[in-house]
Amino acid sequence: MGRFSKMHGLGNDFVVIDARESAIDMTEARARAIADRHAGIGCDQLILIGQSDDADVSMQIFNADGSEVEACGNATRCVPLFVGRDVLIRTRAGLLDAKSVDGGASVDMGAPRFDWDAIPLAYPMDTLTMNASWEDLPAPAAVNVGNPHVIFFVDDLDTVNFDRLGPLIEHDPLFPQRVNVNFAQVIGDNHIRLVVWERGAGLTRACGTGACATAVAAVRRKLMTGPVTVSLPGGDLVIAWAPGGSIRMTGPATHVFDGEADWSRF
Ligand SMILES: N[C@@H](CCC[C@H](N)C(=O)O)C(=O)O
Repeated sequence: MGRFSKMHGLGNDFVVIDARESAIDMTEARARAIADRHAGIGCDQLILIGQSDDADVSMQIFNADGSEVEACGNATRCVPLFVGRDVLIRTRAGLLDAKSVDGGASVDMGAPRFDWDAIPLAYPMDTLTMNASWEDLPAPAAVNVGNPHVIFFVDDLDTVNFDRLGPLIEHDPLFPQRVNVNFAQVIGDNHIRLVVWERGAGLTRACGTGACATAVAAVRRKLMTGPVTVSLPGGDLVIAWAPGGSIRMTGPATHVFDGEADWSRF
């Protein structure tokens, strides 16, 4: 039997497993089975906390479809709560410094990348105003914040068909590693409303890296200067970034319950 914690950041929910003492052999199929909301435990992402040579802990991230990915902003805020103290976390996207704040955490998410091959895109293109279009969406921006994001600034979010456009764009050959699809509307000074179709998970109530990428794109496009409040279906995040610097993300983290499961059944 193995123990796990159910946690979430703004309703983006996680099964978090402590693999520091006893390692668990996580495969794509096993991660997908655990994440299954009908036949498994259910989550948007499965998080494995392990030992690290150069940080307090390591964090591995698996999407609900079983794919292992580089970054997850909302899960990163849950790690200090899970471990019980401020932590330096080794991820595939680099070292992340996560500190507890009242009700959540504040994380240095590192510096964003904008080169076409760092997103990555399939061929060279300006990533601030991309030469690409899908139906009547405006030209998007692309930002890599450890994982790949494309951002559409639309006039009215309520007119967007997320369920149709999200998977269409996620799987477009322009994005060889697929992509997280962000639909954003500027609703005030330094204030954005955001809905994210996540790569490997679909529509979620919140995406921390999506909020980071969108705030960065808004500052790059000179739509605002920040700090930016990003209002997602699950609640608000505050993202601070200035050109040349790293991104600071601050927001809630919640522990829901602890459980036990027999991993050999998955
Ligand atoms: N929910 C996460 C992002 C999880 C990974 C993403 N779906 C990807 O495939 O890159 C967040 O809060 O950032």
